[in-house]
Amino acid sequence: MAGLHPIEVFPERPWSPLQSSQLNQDDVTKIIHQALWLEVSLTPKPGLVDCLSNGAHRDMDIAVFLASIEAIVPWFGLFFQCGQHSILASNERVLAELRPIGKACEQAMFQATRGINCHKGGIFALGLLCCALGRLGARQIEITQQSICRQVSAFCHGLVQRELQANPSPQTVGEHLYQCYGLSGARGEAERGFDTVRRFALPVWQTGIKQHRPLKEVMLHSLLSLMAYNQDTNLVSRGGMSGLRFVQHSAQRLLRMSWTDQHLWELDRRMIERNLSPGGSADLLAICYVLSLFPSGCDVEIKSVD
Ligand SMILES: CC(C)(COP(=O)(O)OP(=O)(O)OC[C@H]1O[C@@H](n2cnc3c(N)ncnc32)[C@H](O[C@H]2O[C@H](COP(=O)(O)OP(=O)(O)OP(=O)(O)O)[C@@H](O)[C@H]2O)[C@@H]1O)[C@@H](O)C(=O)NCCC(=O)NCCS
Ligand SMILES: Nc1ncnc2[nH]cnc12
Repeated sequence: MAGLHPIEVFPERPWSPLQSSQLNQDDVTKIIHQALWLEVSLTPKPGLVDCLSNGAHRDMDIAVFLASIEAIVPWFGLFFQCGQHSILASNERVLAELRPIGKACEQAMFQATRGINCHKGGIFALGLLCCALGRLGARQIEITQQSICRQVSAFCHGLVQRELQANPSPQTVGEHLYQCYGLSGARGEAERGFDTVRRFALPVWQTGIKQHRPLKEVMLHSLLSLMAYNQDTNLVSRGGMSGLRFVQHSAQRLLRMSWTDQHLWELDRRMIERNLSPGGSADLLAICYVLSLFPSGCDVEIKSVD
């Protein structure tokens, strides 16, 4: 897209939403728009699409991603609304109601991108998160990182067993990779309440913000932390387990040093050579951004109506 340049100056302080009791549909779509826009604009991201590189992708660039973002963002208000109206429904019932909305959102993405998959995983993860925001607010439970993640985990309770372990005929990449390697991908991450984000990315993020580091640096460090430990099925589908290990070890090595953009460009080059793109970690970076806008909170027991 003409005139797009690396975002050198990110907002110094992330945009903070209203108090949870006032969070509305517009707030949610603004937050998701900002999360997706910051993620794709962050530059340089090894193997991924950004302002200056298409990463390991022949079929998409930042223009396609921005078209995808514009097409899918309105749907997150519907995910939020689904949560708001779910106050008496069981967690499993809520997931069943979310899926068709998610599939319709995927179709809106494919229509806007002429069939290119930019955000399938992001629609799933962020859709669950927005639904959790709606349900917690409607139930007047304080919205914190902990309560959001526990609610997402409650929505997805048993999902890996139902859709991966007990699946006699795998159809998708993720379903096949579970059969081959036991990797639960996006489903497992959601069922564990985004534990990779909570254990590896959020602590790094919060330390960086406390130290008043630039948001771009905070996001890149958090992305490296995700790449270092996330069991990203994109990497396995593109480069097998050796591809996943290459990226994890490379990111772990960078985390042990004072990395610079040059180190990231070099890793970008080596990942492109190997056709490796950590799309799952890119999605979790957007999740990390949204969670960072809320207080961490104590461990809140989600009272389910199940
Ligand atoms: C629940 C589904 C989304 C599961 O889909 P699937 O069965 O395919 O399972 P996964 O492989 O586990 O995940 C699909 C996408 O999720 C991202 N992902 C991968 N690993 C992880 C992880 N460990 N943690 C979190 N997220 C993960 C990843 O998505 C991103 O990468 C895609 C772009 O990369 P690319 O390599 O280009 O991908 P392709 O186009 O497929 O490859 P090429 O053809 O280019 O080579 C993009 O999707 C990013 O988002 C995985 O790809 C699904 O079954 C489902 O239910 N969908 C409906 C949505 C829904 O229900 N939403 C409502 C809320 S419930
Ligand atoms: N920036 C990005 N590049 C490639 N795949 C992605 N999936 C989510 N964000 C992505």
